[in-house]
This record gives sequence, C-alpha cells and structure tokens, in this order.
Amino acid sequence: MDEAANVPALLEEIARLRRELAVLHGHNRVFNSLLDNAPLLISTKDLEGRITMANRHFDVLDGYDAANFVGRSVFELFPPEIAEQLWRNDRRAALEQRAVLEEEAVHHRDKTLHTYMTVKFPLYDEHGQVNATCAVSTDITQARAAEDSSVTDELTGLKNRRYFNMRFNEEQKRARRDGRLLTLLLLDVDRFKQYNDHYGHPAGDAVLQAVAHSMRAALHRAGDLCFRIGGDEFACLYTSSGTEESLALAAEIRTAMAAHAIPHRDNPPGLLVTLSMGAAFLAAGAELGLDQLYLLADQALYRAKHLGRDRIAT
Ligand SMILES: Nc1nc2c(ncn2[C@@H]2O[C@H](COP(=O)(O)OP(=O)(O)OP(=O)(O)O)[C@@H](O)[C@H]2O)c(=O)[nH]1
Repeated sequence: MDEAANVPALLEEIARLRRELAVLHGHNRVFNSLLDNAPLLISTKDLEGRITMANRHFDVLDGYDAANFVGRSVFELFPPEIAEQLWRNDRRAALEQRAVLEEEAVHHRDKTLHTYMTVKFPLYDEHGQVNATCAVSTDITQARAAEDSSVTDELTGLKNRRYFNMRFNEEQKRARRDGRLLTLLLLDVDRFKQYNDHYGHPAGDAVLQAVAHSMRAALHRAGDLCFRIGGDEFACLYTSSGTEESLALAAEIRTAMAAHAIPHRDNPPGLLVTLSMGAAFLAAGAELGLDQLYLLADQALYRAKHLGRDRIAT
C-alpha cells in the first residue's frame, strides 16, 4: 500500500473526527449548563445504590458535601428511612425497566422537609442492559402548600367546603367498594349568633375551634373526614358498619363538646355551648348524589334544631 497516497485521506479523517469532537464538546457544554442551572435534583446511581453523578442543585440538601457525595451509597448519605424510600424507587425503575413517578421527602439545609416529585428511569449500557438509574426531582413543596391552603379553613384547620365537594364522589366510591355505610353528618352551633353578641367575636372563634377539636377527637380513624363548610356549620363524612355505629360516633362528638363546658348564657337549659346535628346515610348500593344526601342531612339538622337543639336527628 502506498502510505504517502493515504496521507490526504488520513488528514481528511482527522479533520472529520475533529469536527465530530467539536460537536460532542458543544453537546457536553449544553448538557453541563443544564445540569448546573436546572432547579432540579438530577443524579445517577449504579445498581448498588451508589451515586455516580449529582448536579449542582444538590447543594440545597441538608448535609450535602460536593466532595463527598459521588461514590457513596444513599444509605451512607441519608437517614435510614429516607435512604430506604430513595433506593426502593431506584430499584423499581431498574427492575421494571420503566420510568417510575414517586413523591419523595428530603431535608433542606434549613432543616425543613421538602416534598419532591421524582421521576426515576433506567439507563442502559451499549448491550442494552440496565446498568444505572437516573433520578430527576422537582420541589413541589410550595405548590403543595398552596394547594392545601386553598382547601383548608384557616381558623380551625379543618378542610373547607371546596374540599368537601371535591372529596364526596371519591368517598362514595370507596364506601361502595368496601360495602360500608357512608354517613354525612351536618353540625351547627346552637344560638351562635347570641353567643357572639354576648361574648364577642374572638370568643366565638374559640368556640368554632373547640367544635373542630371535638370532631377530630371523635372521628380520628383513617378515612374519617371533618370539614368546616360555613360560618358555624360543620360536616363530617365517614363510613361505618351501620347506622348504630354512625350515631355512636356522632354522640362522641357531642360528648367531646360537652367536655369543653363552654358557658353560653343564652342557651338553655344547660347554659353551655351545644351542637345540633343531622345525619343522613348512604347504603353501599344506593344511588344518591351529594345534593340529595346533603338535603336529607340538612332536613335532619332542621329537625334537631326544632326539637329543642343539643341533639342528633336523622
Ligand atoms: N365568631 C365567629 N362567628 C361567625 C363566624 N362565621 C359566622 N359567624 C356567626 O355565626 C352566626 C350564625 O348564626 P345563625 O346560623 O344565624 O344561627 P344561630 O345563632 O347559630 O342559631 P341556631 O342555628 O338556630 O341555633 C352568625 O352570627 C355569624 O355572624 C366566624 O368565623 N367567627
């Protein structure tokens, strides 16, 4: 072979490789700027859970030390319960070979717990075998707080009417699936206008907080929901095995309220703050919408008021 004749071809090949390398360097610069500037946690791990790459944003995390992060396992870097949660999702992404979307919670440098929405997906080697996972996490703490505050009543901390309307269908489906009786309980403070008039608005606010406290004290099982749906109107949505159990839970709210023993000069005969309640029930098979169930509970509450208040009517 004439080596001299090959020189131009070699030079051309070198020039081509240089151009390709320049393009790759360009891509690398873009990739690195993305990693450095994205307000996201971006990392890769090997299949043993060791971090192989972490972007600059990891600096927000409590205890993060750039010099000591890459090469170490999540179990060395995070408290056990957080590490376990992080690693579980990586393992799922690798085993199931698909993107896994999960919420994860980690502490920031200021010791606050932040909620992240994380997508984890597998990375492959040149033979198509999974050899690592990549995680991209977005901080959703603020969005979640805004979402929560839009459905939370500030005075009592209970969920508001908006959330009540949002949740009803879900609760109805759940009760039906579990073959349970769904109870809607409406509650109203007796002669609250007179209470406010005599004791003042701030004292009235404290009464509303005591009502919320009593509701929470009686309805504390997972799935029990308590709402403040208006000024002095409250609602509970909960399931039970039957009307007897439902009414027993309502009676517990009344007992808890009585335990607060808040004087109410204009509320005879006991002269304490009391509640009237109306209960309506939705059997697992019944087809009744929120409006109809609400009307039934409201009519029951009206009866409770007219039968002399401080009672539960159905
Ligand atoms: N302190 C306080 N009062 C409130 C608030 N929201 C509404 N109220 C008052 O709640 C009272 C509601 O009274 P009503 O529903 O008319 O009736 P009531 O006096 O409770 O009488 P009955 O329901 O018939 O026993 C009104 O005086 C409102 O001003 C609040 O956030 N704080």
